[in-house]
Amino acid sequence: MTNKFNDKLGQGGFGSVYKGKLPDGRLVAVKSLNETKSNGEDFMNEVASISRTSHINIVTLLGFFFERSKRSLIYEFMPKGSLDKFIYSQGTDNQSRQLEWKTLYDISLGIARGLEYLLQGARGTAGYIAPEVFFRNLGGVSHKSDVYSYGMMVLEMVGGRKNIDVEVSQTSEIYFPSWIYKHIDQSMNLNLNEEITGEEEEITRKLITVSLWCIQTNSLDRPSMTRVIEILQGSLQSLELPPRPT
Ligand SMILES: Nc1ncnc2c1ncn2[C@@H]1O[C@H](COP(=O)(O)OP(=O)(O)OP(=O)(O)O)[C@@H](O)[C@H]1O
Repeated sequence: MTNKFNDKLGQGGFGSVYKGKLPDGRLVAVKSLNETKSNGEDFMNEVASISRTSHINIVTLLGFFFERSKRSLIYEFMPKGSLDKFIYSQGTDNQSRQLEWKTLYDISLGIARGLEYLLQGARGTAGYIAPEVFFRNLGGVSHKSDVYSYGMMVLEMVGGRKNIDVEVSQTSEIYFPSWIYKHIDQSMNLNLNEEITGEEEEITRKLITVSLWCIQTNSLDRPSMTRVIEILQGSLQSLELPPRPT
């Protein structure tokens, strides 16, 4: 099914991902998980909970494989691969962004919806999760840190560069949020060396505002994903630029 694991798509924190084909011809991504000593119970619980999710913005789990220490998750195949291929400008000679502002906005909104769905679902089944797991994963910690990660990702999409980018000339520009603050004016316009339309300007302002709120140091200042979606879809009037990160 995976062509003897010859077609590697990538490597994640939990294992390697290979391209495969189901007997009916459908392409899949098989995530072969690193071996662990844990019994299969955690794995099966994880599979059961992921398989209950169904959302347009979340990759669908099609199946799993489990035999002693060998565990794999089988997902629908995403032919375009992962987002990072598209949001970073490669090298110094290619500074133009690969995606239109409207596309970046649609992606940001889609990810926000998927994340909101996951966080709500997690809350909904909290009664079935052991308290220690619940508090470790959701009780303040992961929830608002997911919002933070989301904000960082959107900022990177806006700037077309990684937070820690060794190519930048000055070290003061290494912390990306500072870079953003340097490149926006009073009315939240992003001063990039590119011509943008009025509609695109509105999009950049929303993306910047949302992401800067999401990365507030105090997690209580960060919005919920539901609020993020409201801001992205709402009018600009109510937007307020958050305090500068320290
Ligand atoms: N469903 C998929 N379709 C196509 N390619 C995929 C799919 N899932 C993963 N990949 C590829 O495999 C790589 C690793 O994916 P994986 O989900 O393991 O890691 P990650 O999301 O980068 O990190 P983490 O381990 O923290 O989840 C991705 O960057 C992507 O290139």
